[in-house]
Amino acid sequence: MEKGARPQQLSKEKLKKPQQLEQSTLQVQHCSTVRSSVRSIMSYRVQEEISKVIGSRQPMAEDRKNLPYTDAVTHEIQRMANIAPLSLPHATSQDVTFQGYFIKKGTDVIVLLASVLKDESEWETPHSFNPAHFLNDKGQFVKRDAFLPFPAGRRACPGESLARMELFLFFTSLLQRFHFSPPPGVTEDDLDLTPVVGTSLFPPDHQLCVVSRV
Ligand code: HEM
Repeated sequence: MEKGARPQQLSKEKLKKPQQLEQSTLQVQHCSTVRSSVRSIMSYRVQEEISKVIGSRQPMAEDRKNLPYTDAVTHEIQRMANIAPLSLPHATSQDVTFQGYFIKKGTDVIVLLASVLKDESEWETPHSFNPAHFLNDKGQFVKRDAFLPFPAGRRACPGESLARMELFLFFTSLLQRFHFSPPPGVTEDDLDLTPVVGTSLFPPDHQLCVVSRV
């Protein structure tokens, strides 16, 4: 594109091609039947809670305390699918002995965050998705010490509050307006969501059905 040129804008006609509408209507009919797995039931519960507490207005940061199940699900998503598997590199400022290992002053140390997020001595079902990790028996949200996707201490992530609020607002806004399910003929177990490993973890390309609820 030439310097200063504006990106081409999609006209309303292009967005509403009859052919595209027909295809999406067809998808809706197929998609709306795929709603029986455990994860679908969890997303129903989130949607039920959002409908009860927020209704159709825009979700706000203050809503989080009134949506314990939704809050627990967003935490569990971050526990199971944390995007930052490692901390940034740090160096020991003095000689340290940690769990029987001697680490000399000035040694580079990188913390494996995934180890604490799936620690078998900390979580009831460390390797499976379970929002109950963050709920007490009254259904209230509970914090967990081993939930450390943003590490701790002096060099912890300073963006934590912003990131957590954004995750909450995006997640509630999306589930308020849409149903998500695998494409027709594919079950959730068929979807390969094994993370692609880079400096961050992200899901491989895959197809989803997204159906409007409104
Ligand atoms: C889901 C979102 C995020 C996750 C999982 C995350 C995670 C992390 C992790 C694991 C570290 C390394 C901490 C360490 O080495 O001890 C870090 C550092 C950092 N993060 Fe985030 N982060 C997120 C979002 C953000 C946002 C939104 C901002 C800024 C607006 C931000 C700014 C930073 C900065 C500046 C550091 C370096 C801190 C330092 O070295 O003192 N992060 N983050």
